[in-house]
Parts: sequence; C-alpha cells; structure tokens
Amino acid sequence: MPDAPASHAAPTPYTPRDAAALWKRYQNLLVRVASVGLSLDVSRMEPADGFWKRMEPRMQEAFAAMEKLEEGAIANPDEGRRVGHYWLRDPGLAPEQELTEAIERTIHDVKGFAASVHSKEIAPPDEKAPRFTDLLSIGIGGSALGPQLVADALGVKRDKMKVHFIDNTDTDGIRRTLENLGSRLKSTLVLVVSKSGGTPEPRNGMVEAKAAFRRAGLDFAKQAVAITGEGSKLDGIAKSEGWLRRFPMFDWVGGRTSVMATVGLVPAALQGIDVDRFLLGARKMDAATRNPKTAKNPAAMLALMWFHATGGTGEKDMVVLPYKDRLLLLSRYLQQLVMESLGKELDLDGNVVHQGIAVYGNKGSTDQHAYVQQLRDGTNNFFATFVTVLQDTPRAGRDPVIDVDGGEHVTTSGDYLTGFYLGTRKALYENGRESMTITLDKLDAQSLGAVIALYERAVGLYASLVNVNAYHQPGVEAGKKAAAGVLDLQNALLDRLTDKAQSAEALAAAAGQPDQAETALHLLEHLAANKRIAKRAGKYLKA
Ligand SMILES: O=P(O)(O)OC[C@H]1O[C@H](O)[C@H](O)[C@@H](O)[C@@H]1O
Repeated sequence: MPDAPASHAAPTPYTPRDAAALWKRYQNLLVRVASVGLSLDVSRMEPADGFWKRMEPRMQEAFAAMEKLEEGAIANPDEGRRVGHYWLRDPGLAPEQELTEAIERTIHDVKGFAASVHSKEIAPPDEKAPRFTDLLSIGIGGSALGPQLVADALGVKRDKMKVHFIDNTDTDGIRRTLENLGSRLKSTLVLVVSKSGGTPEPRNGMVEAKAAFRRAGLDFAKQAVAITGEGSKLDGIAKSEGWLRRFPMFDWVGGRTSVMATVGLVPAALQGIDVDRFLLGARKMDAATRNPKTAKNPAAMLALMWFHATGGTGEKDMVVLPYKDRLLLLSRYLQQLVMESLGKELDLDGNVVHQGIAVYGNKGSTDQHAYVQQLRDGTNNFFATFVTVLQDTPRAGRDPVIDVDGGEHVTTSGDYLTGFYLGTRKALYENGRESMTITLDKLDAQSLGAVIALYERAVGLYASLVNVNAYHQPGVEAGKKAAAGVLDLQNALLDRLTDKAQSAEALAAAAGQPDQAETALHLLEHLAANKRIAKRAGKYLKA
C-alpha cells in the first residue's frame, strides 16, 4: 500500500461561528457612512483576541501622522514633497490661501472648458465636424487607471462624449484604438496626460496620434489638450505648438491619487460626469475617515484588517471582488494604489522590510467560474474584499423587471448576483477563508468618489502602521533606466549592422557590449520579426 499522501490542506485559522454569533458580530462591527450610502462589514474577518486593543496605540499614531500630512507636512520625505490629494476635494484645507485658490480656480476652469466643448463654443476646426464627439485620453499608470475606472463605472449611453484610451506603447494597441476612431478623428479631442510630462509611453502615444492626424489632413494642435506639470517637457511641447489648452497638474498630487486632480476631472467632465458629486463623495468620506474612533472609521478598520490578515507583512493577497460589471476596473485601480504605495524595500527608518500587499481580482459572479475554486479549497494565502451595490441599476423601480426563473415569485438577474455573493462569502467563511464586504446603496459619482477616498485613506493609514513611505515609487525607476539602456544598445546594434550577416554575439561585441549578447539577440529578433532588418541562417543584416 502506498503511503497516504501528505495533506496540503491549508489550516483553518479560526473556528467558524454559528449563525447567532455571526449575526451579533455583524451588528457590532458594521461601519456605516450614511452620508454617502456606504457600509463596511468586517464580521467575516477573525483577528485573534486582543488584536484591536493591541493595535489601538499604533492606529492613533497613524491618525496623528495623517493629520500632519493633511496640514501640509512633508509626508513624502524621500522626494521632499507634500501630499495634498485630500485638499483637492476640500480646497479650504490646503495649508496656504494660494493653494486653495489654485485648486478652486482649476476646478472652475475644468468645468468651464467642458461646458464650452459641450456647447460647441470650442469645436473642431474641420467644418464637417460641428462638435467634439469623442475623447482620446493618452496616459499611463496614475494618468490612466483612475480615468478608466471613472469612465467605465459611470458612463451611460447619453454621455456627452465617448471616451477612448491609449495606455501603453503597443503599436497594435495604439493602431486599434486609432482605427476605431476612424473618420471620427476629426471630431476627437485628444488629452495627453502625464504628470511628469516625460514618461515614454504617453509620449509615444502622442507621436502616433499626431501621425494619424497628419495622415487624415488634420491639425493636431487644434484638437489637443495637455494635462501635465507646469514647465514639464510635455507642457513645453503643448505651449510651443499652440495646443488648444493646457491644464496644470500639481506637484503635490501623486499620480496614483490624481483622479480628483485635472487628470481625472478633465476627462470626467468632458464625458458628462457630475464632477462636483464625485468630489463631494470623497469629501464626505474624508470627513468620516478622520474620525479618531477606530471602530467608527471605515478606513482605519480596513487598514487594521489588512494588517491582521497579512500579519503586517503582506503575507496574504488582497482579492478584490466587485459584484458589479461597472466596477470591473476597481481591482486594477486598487492594484496601483495599494501596490505602488505599500510595496517598498525600505521602511521610513531605512530598514530592509520588503513590504506590500498583492492585489488582484476582476468581478463576481464571473470569477466564481474561474479562480474562486482555489479561494475556497486551495492555498489559504488571501483575504477577499467583496464590493456589492444594493441598487441593481440607476433606474431601479423604473426599469422593466425580468423574471428569469418563472417561479411563484419574481427572481431577477440581480437577485442571482446577490445570491452568488452571499453564497460565496458563506462558503469561504466556513472553510476558514476571511472576507470583508463594502456595500454601496447605489453606484453613482458620489459613491465612487467615496470608495476611492476610502482606499486612499486606508492605504495612508496602513503605511503608517507598517512605517513605510506610501508616496514615492523608487522601484519603478529601476525598470525605466534599464529600458533606456536597452534602447541605446538597439541603436548601437543598428549602427554596426551591415550587408554582411553577423551573429547577435558578434554584433554585441562590435557595439562594445560583449556581455549583452542575449539582450542583443532579443532586440535583433524583434527587429527582424518586424522586417526592419533581415535575418539569414540565424544571423542579422540590413534589410
Ligand atoms: O503621469 P506620469 O508622470 O506620466 O506617470 C505615469 C505613471 O508612471 C510612473 O512610472 C509611476 O510609477 C506612476 O505612479 C505614474 O502614475
């Protein structure tokens, strides 16, 4: 008889409570922010006895650090920057009157610009295009993820403009987006969005868009808007070429928290989204998450539950599962917000800590038919955050009700979605898998602003709990520098290429980089696959 296989079952970290105990726990722990119609339920998280008490002094320190940040302290010490995204939705909080005025003026300008575009006062130069119909936003990272989330979560059929994105330097992806616009290019307003104004991907997107405009006989500058830091490279280009408009990006707003700055507000306002309500939702959530009573503060509760679930070291992943198609991009948005903020090698005292929390997820119930199997039965290396919306559609009560079952009572698709969420949560809990739930009464500009603000604050508080700088991203630079070196090598290889076929190794050596033979091979293969150079018997030559 072979030995019985070793059990790989993940340990159950807690004994599931019975229904009565859970009901009580739910009632005790629920945090409700009535002003924005949002609730946070952490009853299916099971921190050990004494956790709340033990963490309370640290949470109070985190509140104090956050208070200083909001007052204008240099909360990003490595970059010597202040961190002002909370001021964007409550300009009166900004530490100086000039900043308050700059924020207010910018919001006013954004709304004014959108109104002029909608009223056709600002219109395309082509006579055959009486108004701007489409919006092409070119940006990456924080200059794309927030706007994409907002556009998808809140877009409706009667949007004032149809929004498209170029968020990569993928030739085919760019072409596909531009081809989709087709003859509507003449009525497309282009936003080139880059806080630093020097990121290669949006620069490339801009160059490709310009080429498409030229091919169509259109004047790019008359249809282009720059959203960037004042004095940046992009700002200079927009200024010298006389673009339609330039909107400033404040230095004290980080890319991943820029959705309530011009980065997010310009496209949202142009699409026709109520940006005032969006900002209001965030402002109300900010008020709720300044509450120093931990148990009443949803951001503090979230941060504490992350700390509990991951041991304060990121040992478990955060699975974000919105049961709502419109919130599909929330997990991708949170991936940047959480991982770029918390994923750090060093803590604030310079110790090597390798912090972070991995975030992934798409949407329910769709994911139940994909990877939820592993969540329920497999390795117990995650905690789930369900996001649910009570109101099935913005027209609830007016939409026709479709009975999908034909039983005694009406059952709708939305009822199934709710059933699947509740069922999955239960199945996970009973198998020792923890989860939280954020419930929105309805999904609209206000509640979306509130959810974003909730996570921004939770990330800031958590960063304090684990003592990292949430507002820099030194690791990103390493990849950027390496990429620049690779492109330099490509140019050196192209310089050495002749009509005589040479191996990758020989070309790398000729380029003075004999130790880069493998990189040279990859570059040459890419060039050959795109017919920009020729390849013969495994060697490379001019095309
Ligand atoms: O807006 P940009 O300056 O072009 O930056 C776009 C993105 O790129 C960087 O690499 C950062 O890591 C992100 O935080 C940022 O959002």
